[in-house]
Amino acid sequence: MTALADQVVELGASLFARRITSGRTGNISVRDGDRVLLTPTGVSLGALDELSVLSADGEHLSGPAPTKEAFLHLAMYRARPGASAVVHTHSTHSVAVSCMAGLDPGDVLPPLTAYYAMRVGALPLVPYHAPGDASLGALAEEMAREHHALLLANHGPIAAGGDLAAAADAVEEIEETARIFLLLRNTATTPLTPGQVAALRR
Ligand SMILES: O=C(O)[C@@H](O)C(=O)COP(=O)(O)O
Ligand SMILES: [Zn+2]
Repeated sequence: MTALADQVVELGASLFARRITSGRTGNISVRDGDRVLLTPTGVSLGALDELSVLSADGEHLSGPAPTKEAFLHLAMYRARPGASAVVHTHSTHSVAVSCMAGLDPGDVLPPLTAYYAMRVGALPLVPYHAPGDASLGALAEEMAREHHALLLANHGPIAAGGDLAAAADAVEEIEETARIFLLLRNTATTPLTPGQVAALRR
């Protein structure tokens, strides 16, 4: 395996060991020149050995069958030419939030901390589609043009980043903030103000 593939295997093992995704949920991809390496479908992120290789337009070049969300990863790359990696997980608190009624679909979590505002920013909710439903591709691509991280309704987060660590950081930060948000549900909170958020982006 290449060094890049080794990094995917290492990241999968780390996410799985820390229960950021469990069972056979979640998927990871990384750009490798004009190809994309993806985790195979139906394989635990904690037990990766071989990766699937697709062309940028989705042709299966080698390896096992790719994740059923390959179309979603490719949509994120089309929308964000600067992105080199995409991570999707079923992190518990993020999934819980993705199932809640009454969310602001344009931004489901308040900016409770500076780190969240810097790593994630606005997190829009993508309307429910069954896993692997390729009809979500066009909408996800449109939403990803404005946002590097999305929350799939009744499903989980997906984030693109400049490298594997950045994409994973975004998903992990969504999970931590979702957890804090749920811990504080019956408590009055003071999220950062729009001015405080804007100052972090300068
Ligand atoms: O929720 C699903 O089924 C997929 O989004 C997923 O997380 C795991 O599917 P594969 O990547 O096809 O194993
Ligand atoms: Zn999933």
